[in-house]
Amino acid sequence: MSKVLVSDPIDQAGIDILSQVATVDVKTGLKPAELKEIIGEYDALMIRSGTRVTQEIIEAGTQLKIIGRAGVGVDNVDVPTATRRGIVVVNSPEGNTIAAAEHALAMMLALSRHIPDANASVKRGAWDRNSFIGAEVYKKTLGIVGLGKIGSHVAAVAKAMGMKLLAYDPFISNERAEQIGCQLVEMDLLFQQADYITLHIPKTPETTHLINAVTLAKMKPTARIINCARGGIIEETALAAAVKAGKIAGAALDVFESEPLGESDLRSLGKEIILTPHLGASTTEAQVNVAIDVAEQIRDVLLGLPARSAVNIPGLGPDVLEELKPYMQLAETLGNLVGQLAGGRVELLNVRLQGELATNKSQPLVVASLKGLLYQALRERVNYVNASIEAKERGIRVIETRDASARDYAGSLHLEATGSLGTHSVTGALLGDKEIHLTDVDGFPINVPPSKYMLFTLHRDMPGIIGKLGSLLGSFNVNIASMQVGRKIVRGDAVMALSIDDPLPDGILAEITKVPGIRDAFTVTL
Ligand SMILES: NC(=O)c1ccc[n+]([C@@H]2O[C@H](COP(=O)([O-])OP(=O)(O)OC[C@H]3O[C@@H](n4cnc5c(N)ncnc54)[C@H](O)[C@@H]3O)[C@@H](O)[C@H]2O)c1
Ligand SMILES: O=C(O)CC[C@@H](O)C(=O)O
Repeated sequence: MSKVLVSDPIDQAGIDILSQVATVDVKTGLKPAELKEIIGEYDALMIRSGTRVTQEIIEAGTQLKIIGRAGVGVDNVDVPTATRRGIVVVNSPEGNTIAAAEHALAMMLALSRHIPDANASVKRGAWDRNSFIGAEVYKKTLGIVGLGKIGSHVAAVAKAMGMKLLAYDPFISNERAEQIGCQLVEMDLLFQQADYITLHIPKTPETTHLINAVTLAKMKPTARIINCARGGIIEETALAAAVKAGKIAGAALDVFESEPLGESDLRSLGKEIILTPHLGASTTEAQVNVAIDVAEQIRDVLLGLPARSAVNIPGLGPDVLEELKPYMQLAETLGNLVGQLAGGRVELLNVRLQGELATNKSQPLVVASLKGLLYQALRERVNYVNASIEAKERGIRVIETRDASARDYAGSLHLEATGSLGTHSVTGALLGDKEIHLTDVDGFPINVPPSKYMLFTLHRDMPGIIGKLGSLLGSFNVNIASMQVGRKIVRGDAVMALSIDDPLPDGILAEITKVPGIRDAFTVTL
């Protein structure tokens, strides 16, 4: 019989499901060394946010087939290592949505009415009504950063409370926002106008320290911030300083840069700050939902069936997967690239499978293209299983065409993304030893392997332009690894693709577009 280790507190409903197919050991509060010592005996590991499943733990788990995260965020699991070792990682993307949304709303009201401090004062024996004059949320403006599952539910409830709703989410269409009753605005405007700001975004390199001294300075002195998303989106020392100096009115935090929260300036502040110990998902209902959702998936995988919310392994047979693997990588890379060129809110993705890719077996390449397209929005939470659903929920239409007549390459993939900022296209193929090459950008033929950091320009093909761009990049200490120009006619329009060694420092794109002849410039990270 299989063996499952449950290393965080999980609802009994989940344990009952696991017990149908496995021997279940519940051992919570293990130290990393203790977990490492015993993990080798187990076929499955079920966790919440309390267990860190590091590379060391995964490598010691020589029998592991699946890691189940009873919750949404898999940031406490080393997913790439698990994937490399063929271990399925599953989560419960929706089981605690309502719980987290209600916690954010509860925090907003508690902050407005000073409930925690008023409660503590009465319990101390006081009857002080003057110190706890609150503010109403009715007719106030709520700025929602991240209009996904949790943000949308917060919006629905806040609307019913009579709040005006602004939202910032570069990956959601205006139509979707309107359906939810929100006005999509740029982030700065949201910061300037909101009375309450609530964060419902993943922690990514773009969102880390999104709330910092600079963004805090844009807010009203009466603004209050709620973070029930992820620690680290707010720079805590800057927040504590802003609240202390009266630059904003307060904040309610459920998540922290380091958990459990250690020494922190936040602890010394008064009723303007409310702190809870990562309780967003801690309702009986959510814990039953996530425990059942994840336990069922562990049971299925141990029985040899596919998992419905795998974050790393698509539900395809291993032989098909092996054959398609390099093309899936091509599709993901192109999807990620065209998404960044299109600049956020994509409404239509045209996928053209050409040459030997124009077969029915290639359907997963469309999914892989969407996974790449949504990567900037969802990071590791978009996977082969949920990419199509996530795209549909964001109002992205997909048109798929197959063209068996081989063009310049035996098989190539062409993606064209249309969004609020215009249309961009990329084509790619596998060359030589199945190496990915970009063969076309915006209709201009090129032939370059993609690199981690790239810069593309749309410019007029004229003497001196390459030199000017090279000098400009040099003056910002940007090292060019390779460069290629694609043009259709001499001295007409052209595209330049540059691989650079490091990310482009802030502010350079604007300088690049000032170079005479350069019409547009885009930087991407792949
Ligand atoms: N406190 C808790 O216990 C708890 C419980 C559940 C979820 N969470 C966290 O809440 C957050 C939201 O979860 P969800 O289920 O709603 O996720 P979701 O994927 O449904 O929504 C996230 C939204 O953020 C948007 N987004 C991505 N990058 C952005 C950016 N740079 N700027 C603005 N928007 C951006 C995406 O387009 C998406 O619409 C996650 O961080 C999740 O881990 C916390
Ligand atoms: O397990 C928890 O309680 C936290 C869950 C939450 O942060 C999540 O990402 O689902």
